[in-house]
Amino acid sequence: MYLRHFTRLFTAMAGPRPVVFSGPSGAGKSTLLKKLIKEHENVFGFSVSHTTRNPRPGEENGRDYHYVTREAMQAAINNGEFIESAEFSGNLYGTSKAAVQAVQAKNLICILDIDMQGVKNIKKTDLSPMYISIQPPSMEVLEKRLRDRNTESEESLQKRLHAANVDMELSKEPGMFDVVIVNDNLEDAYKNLKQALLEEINKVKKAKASS
Ligand SMILES: Nc1ncnc2c1ncn2[C@@H]1O[C@H](COP(=O)(O)OP(=O)(O)OP(=O)(O)O)[C@@H](O)[C@H]1O
Ligand SMILES: Nc1nc2c(ncn2[C@@H]2O[C@H](COP(=O)(O)O)[C@@H](O)[C@H]2O)c(=O)[nH]1
Repeated sequence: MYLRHFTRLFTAMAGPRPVVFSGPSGAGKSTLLKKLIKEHENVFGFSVSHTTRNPRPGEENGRDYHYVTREAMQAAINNGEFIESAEFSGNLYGTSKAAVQAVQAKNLICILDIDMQGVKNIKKTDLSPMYISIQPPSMEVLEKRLRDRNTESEESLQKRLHAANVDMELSKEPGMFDVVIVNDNLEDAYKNLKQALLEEINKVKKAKASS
């Protein structure tokens, strides 16, 4: 009886089911997520990851990422503060337990934007999110988007394109993702994304309306 009570309590505290977004760098994850969160700010909350990469112009510490040194991040990982972490394009990235808890404490759908290694590692945890893959229409379009974004050195760009090839192959594995969205036309991709999340969005709105 105590165990059942505890399980219910924990489930209630955990809030709505989180959503994991993954897909090649440059596919358009951040673009789609920012639109989604802006339109539904009382429904979704972003899990702010840690990274050892430098902030890009316009990015803000604590909003886009927690920008940390490799030493500090490795120490926190060793201390068990992270749900998952990965080396990507020469930098460390990771989701802290605190980042997810901060969103869940507000009863919002927690959004994680993570690479494929992160997806595999989250699958080993009890987070049980919905998994959405955002894919580019082609490698050529992906490369153009990354180049036009003007955020990467040639070395970083090549690493990201290499990771994208691996990512696009792994995404085809049956069962890896619940939903795959090809981001060709932005408005169409956004419409498909909202459709995929409609049930979860309505659940949260209903719960908030009755509380
Ligand atoms: N449908 C689209 N059509 C044209 N350009 C797009 C589209 N979606 C996104 N972009 C542009 O492509 C670039 C990459 O998008 P974005 O930064 O959102 O990708 P990302 O998947 O979040 O990348 P990363 O994983 O590196 O953070 C941006 O400059 C963005 O404005
Ligand atoms: N495994 C994780 N991957 C993460 C996390 N936060 C971001 N990412 C992924 O890193 C790449 C590159 O991001 P960028 O901002 O430098 O372009 C991208 O694919 C993200 O999805 C994380 O906490 N864990």
